[in-house]
Amino acid sequence: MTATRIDGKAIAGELRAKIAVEAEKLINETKVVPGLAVIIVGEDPASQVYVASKGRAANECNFHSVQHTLAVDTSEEALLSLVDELNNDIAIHGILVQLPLPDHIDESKVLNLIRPDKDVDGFHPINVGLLTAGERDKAMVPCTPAGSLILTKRVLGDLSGKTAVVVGRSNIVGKPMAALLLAESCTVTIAHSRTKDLPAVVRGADIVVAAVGRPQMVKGDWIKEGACVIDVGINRIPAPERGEGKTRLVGDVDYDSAVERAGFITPVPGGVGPMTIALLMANTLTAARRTAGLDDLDYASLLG
Ligand SMILES: Nc1nc(=O)c2c([nH]1)NC[C@@H]1CN(c3ccc(C(=O)N[C@@H](CCC(=O)O)C(=O)O)cc3)C=[N+]21
Repeated sequence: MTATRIDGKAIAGELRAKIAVEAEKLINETKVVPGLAVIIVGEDPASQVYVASKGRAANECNFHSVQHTLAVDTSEEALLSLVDELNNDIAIHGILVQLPLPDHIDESKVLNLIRPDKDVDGFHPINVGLLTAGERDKAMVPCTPAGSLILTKRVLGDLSGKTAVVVGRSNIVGKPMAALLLAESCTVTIAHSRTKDLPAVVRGADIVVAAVGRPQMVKGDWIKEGACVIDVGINRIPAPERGEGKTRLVGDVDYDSAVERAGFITPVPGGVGPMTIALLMANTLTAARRTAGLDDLDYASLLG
């Protein structure tokens, strides 16, 4: 079988267009303009690329968008005081502190200071708690898992009773992804570096989410015929075939072999990555709507 490719880039584009319309309506009806603040510490080129695309998406969605670029030697105290200022800024509904932070800054101290209702990454312990306690509707849900779930439901529909294996146990992807799949009534396994016979575990899955950060680690012969494969990995590897010193992006899944077994598969690039950015816009709109006392939108059904 050859898998159907899930076009995350196109679906993310549709979603941003719907969000732009909804933002316009919100602005006209309530005068609330969704505001997103992105903080980046240091000048890592890869981070700069992501932050720039977040800013572009925010503009396209009719949001108010600000970026704070701080020097790499910025003190923890200065970063905390900027977060505090943004917490109290009524024009800002969403705050994102780009990770990773430099070693001299305590990441959890910074993330825990962000007001939970402005925490569009969904990393604050209050939001983690709401999601795992089954109160997803009150939480801010992390963008990459939320985007991955939309892609999965779009191709499979109802997920109830399906077996899902999440490879990777990070706080930003693996754990919240597992919580979302559980809330959809999947039978969920979280696999990780100590899992015994990982290929056998993955072979049992109707849904495979690969989020380990190891290029092309999940092989085609691990995939059950017809499974839905969601590749969260973004790895830059050398590509000498493109010329001296060139690189290319690959996922955590060995696409060429997996595409021969899966029913559906996300490519890298053009799969989960663009959905992450679209869901950041969705979370910012949600945060703004909540301040106006409005109900949350269902972004999956907004896509139709
Ligand atoms: N607080 C925080 N929140 C984040 O959400 C966050 C973060 N820190 N730190 C860095 C990672 C990485 N990340 C990506 C988002 C989109 C693409 C994306 O759109 N990728 C394109 C390709 C981009 C390229 O060519 O490099 C794609 O997959 O098609 C990639 C990576 C968000 N992150």
